[in-house]
Amino acid sequence: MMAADGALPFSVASVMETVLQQHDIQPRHLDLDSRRAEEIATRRYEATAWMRTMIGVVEARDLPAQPSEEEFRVALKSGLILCHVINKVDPGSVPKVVEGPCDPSSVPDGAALCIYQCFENVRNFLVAVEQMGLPTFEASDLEQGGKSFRVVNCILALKSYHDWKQTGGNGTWKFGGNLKPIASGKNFVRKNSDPFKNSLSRFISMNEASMNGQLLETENVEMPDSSLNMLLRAVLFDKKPDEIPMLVESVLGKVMEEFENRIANQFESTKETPTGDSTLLKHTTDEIKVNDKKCALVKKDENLHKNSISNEEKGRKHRKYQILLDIQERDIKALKQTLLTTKAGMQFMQAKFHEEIQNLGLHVHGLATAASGYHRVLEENRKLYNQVQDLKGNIRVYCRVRPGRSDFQSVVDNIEEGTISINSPVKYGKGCRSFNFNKVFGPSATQAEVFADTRPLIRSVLDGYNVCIFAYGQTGSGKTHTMTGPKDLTENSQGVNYRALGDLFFLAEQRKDTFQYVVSVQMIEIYNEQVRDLLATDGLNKRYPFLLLHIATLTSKFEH
Ligand SMILES: Nc1ncnc2c1ncn2[C@@H]1O[C@H](COP(=O)(O)OP(=O)(O)OP(=O)(O)O)[C@@H](O)[C@H]1O
Repeated sequence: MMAADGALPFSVASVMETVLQQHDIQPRHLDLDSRRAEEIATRRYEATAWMRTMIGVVEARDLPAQPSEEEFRVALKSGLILCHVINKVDPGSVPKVVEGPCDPSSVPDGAALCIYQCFENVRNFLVAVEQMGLPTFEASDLEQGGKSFRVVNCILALKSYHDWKQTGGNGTWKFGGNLKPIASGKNFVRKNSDPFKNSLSRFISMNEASMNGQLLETENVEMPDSSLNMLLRAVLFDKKPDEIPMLVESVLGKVMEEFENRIANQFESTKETPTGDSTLLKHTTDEIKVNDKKCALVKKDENLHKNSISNEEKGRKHRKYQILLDIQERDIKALKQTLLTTKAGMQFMQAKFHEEIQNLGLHVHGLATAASGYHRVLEENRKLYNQVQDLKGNIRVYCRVRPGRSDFQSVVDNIEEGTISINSPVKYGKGCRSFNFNKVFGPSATQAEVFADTRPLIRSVLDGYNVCIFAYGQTGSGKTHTMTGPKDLTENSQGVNYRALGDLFFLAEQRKDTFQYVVSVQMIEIYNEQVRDLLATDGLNKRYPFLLLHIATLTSKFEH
């Protein structure tokens, strides 16, 4: 049968028992509970015997040859026996065994045991066991109510390891490699079990020599193969000889069917693994767990390494950001200080500017007042000036006597301020006649003296008055000489026209900030009742009417 090869995680007996239960075939005269207890005790005695052999009865004095479960637990609770045993199997596995003064046998329930001793020794033992790849147990399993069968399993696994070493230790010893794991079928699922940790004990079985069976659970004990004969005998005990063949055939058929179901379930549960072939069934869950733990430790180390690198990186970034933050805070403080200084400066400048604006306003107001006064005075002056000109007469007539020729006798008898006396020729009756003018200039009068009485009228032109100055006299009397000057013109010989225009532009320049004048000049000649433009360069425009008229706001006409 397949179960016989030991590679399956369940035994023939367990299948048998399941079939009997399902079909309500109860073996008679068989006390399963007592049988199970007997099996547990047998295994405990086996583990105890082996430990006593390993360390000697003296050192194992606290451990009776056939201890009860309680005696077994109390004897091992200090961890001393366990540590000594494992050091015998593999010297140095527990480098330091805490030898306590406590005597567990003298203290009920081990209450007086040194907690430190218990903790250290048991922990060190479990670490060493785990490193060997053996099934472990919980420290609490050594407490009252703990699962001591797991302790037994662990010790028997250690015994198996020791036996393997004793036989030469060929190859690599793997826990479970020569064991029969327990099926994970319905009957073996532990209530409230830890799917990872407790699965160790679920699949643990003892070596073939010591156990020839499977792990015993307190809640659901699997039948060992050694009990198969007992089971069959119990079933067939009260059967008649002619019933036995049919019953055996029926039971075997059911067993085969159950067997196939369990194999199918097992295959289903393992085929999800990458190498889900039948060879995987030979690996125990303990092995997988150890590997998983190692992988977990490696990953943990990698994560720790990554975390440490990440923390260093974070630290560097944090310091960098802190430095930048400090710099920015300093800059912000400096900017705030600058802002305050600038603000204060701006306020000072604003106050100063406001003050200066006020002063300037006062000055402007003063200037405006002064200008207003100046203009009022100027206007008054202008009015008074022109009133004087009016009082002098709107029409003024001056007389100028040309120097006489040496070959002619002058008719001028006498010249006074405004009167000239002329000797009348004989043909008009001898006598002397006087003529009155605004002023009479004698033959020695200069051009400047003649212009002096005319100059005030030039200013009146710029004040808006119309002024006309013209010369009248017979041919050769000196009109051109008086108005323009001689042919060889000098500054002193300039006549009224030049001097009047000179004064006109001089006064306009003086008043340019106040007034803007536009000056145009037109010079015409009226001769033999013909009007001619003397400034025209084109002969066609010389005669009146002119094609081009010059418009002037202020006009001064000079004619002779
Ligand atoms: N006051 C003066 N002093 C010296 N020379 C003068 C004076 N007045 C006139 N003359 C001279 O007398 C001459 C005639 O004068 P002018 O040409 O000015 O007269 P006129 O009145 O303009 O003559 P016409 O009407 O023919 O043009 C000129 O040679 C001029 O230089």
